[in-house]
Amino acid sequence: MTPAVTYEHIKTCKQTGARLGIVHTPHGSFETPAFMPVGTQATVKTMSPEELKAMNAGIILSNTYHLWLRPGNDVIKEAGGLHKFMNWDRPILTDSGGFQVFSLSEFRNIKEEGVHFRNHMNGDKLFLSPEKAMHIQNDLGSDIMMAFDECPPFPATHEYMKSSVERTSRWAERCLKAHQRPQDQGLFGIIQGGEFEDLRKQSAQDLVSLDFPGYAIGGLSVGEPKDVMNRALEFTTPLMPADKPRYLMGVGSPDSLIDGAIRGIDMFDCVLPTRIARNGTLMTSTGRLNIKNAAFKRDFGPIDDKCDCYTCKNYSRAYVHHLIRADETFGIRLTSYHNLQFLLNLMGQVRQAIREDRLGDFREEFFEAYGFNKP
Ligand SMILES: CNc1nc2cc3c(=O)[nH]c(N)nc3c(CC[C@H]3O[C@@H](OC)[C@H](OC)[C@@H]3OC)c2[nH]1
Ligand SMILES: [Zn+2]
Repeated sequence: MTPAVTYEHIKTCKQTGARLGIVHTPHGSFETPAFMPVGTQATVKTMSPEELKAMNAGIILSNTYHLWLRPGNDVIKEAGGLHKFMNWDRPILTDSGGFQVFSLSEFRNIKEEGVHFRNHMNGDKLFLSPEKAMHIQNDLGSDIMMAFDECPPFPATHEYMKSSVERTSRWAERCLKAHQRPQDQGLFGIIQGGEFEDLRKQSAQDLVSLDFPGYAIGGLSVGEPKDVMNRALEFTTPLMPADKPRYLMGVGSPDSLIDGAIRGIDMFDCVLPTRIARNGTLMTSTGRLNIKNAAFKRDFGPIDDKCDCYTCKNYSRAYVHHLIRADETFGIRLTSYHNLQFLLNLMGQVRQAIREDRLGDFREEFFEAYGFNKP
């Protein structure tokens, strides 16, 4: 039986380890390397599905933990699933909720059967397990589901990380057993192990032997230095099957996207673009700027003269400056639109650089212009 989610390798960049590919899912295909906008509560904040399509978003994310608590996976199932509920007919990936349990809630207690914790909104006692996380994602009907895992904090001792990796591998097997609809929904295993090469290897071997249709690298972008992340990628991606998608969870700054692609990553997600947009911080081809800055009060040029997005084509820095200062909702729509388009455009440039076998050169040009090379 053909798995619900498959990877088509197009080519590998001759100058770096980056690869160009296509991920095929029941709701369509998307090119990789891909940035995936995050829509935690069944919406990419302030953006409509039509606007997301206009900016060429191939796939979006939503979150098991949040949708389980509100409005409830039963409500979304009754609505006909998440695609119908949020009027998005392209691919959707849902996280398993493992991360949110560890990052959002107090009083969590990790046991073999699952995690006991409190609802971060009202303090109610809750329990999430591999079986429960699979049941919720089956109700949501996402095209790509994530296994229920523990994302340990950084730093963690080797001893703690080893026991966590072994439990996450046992949980991964339970997720596979609990999967109701493998022909309709792909399930990705999440490789853990932190900064420890031996544990990353153990986690990868455990999960690859379970033959998931795709794999994520978890446990990163949790406060570790960039060089720790890059080193972990260098010894983890070679352990992952070349014929399946590789997803680096929670990574989205422009430099990390480029450096992750160079190390063989195909899929990225991050709340950064919409989160920083809400306080007026914008990513541009010459680095970040905060539009609230007084310098922009009378600046009637576009946010970024190299950007072709709706915001840059129709509005000035002065206008967006005014809206954000006046706390006008349209202002964060314009800043969110631009930041999402910026990262989606960046991944388009990365894919083109791979086609031309020059992603290393592109990295230098982008880093120089954006100011990443500044000491
Ligand atoms: C920011 N750094 C970061 N490192 C992460 C590591 C892990 C991990 O090891 N395991 C799991 N299961 N999830 C992780 C996640 C959460 C991503 C989700 O969290 C939500 O964004 C915050 C979003 O939900 C729509 C996204 O969906 C995939 C991470 N995020
Ligand atoms: Zn723009």
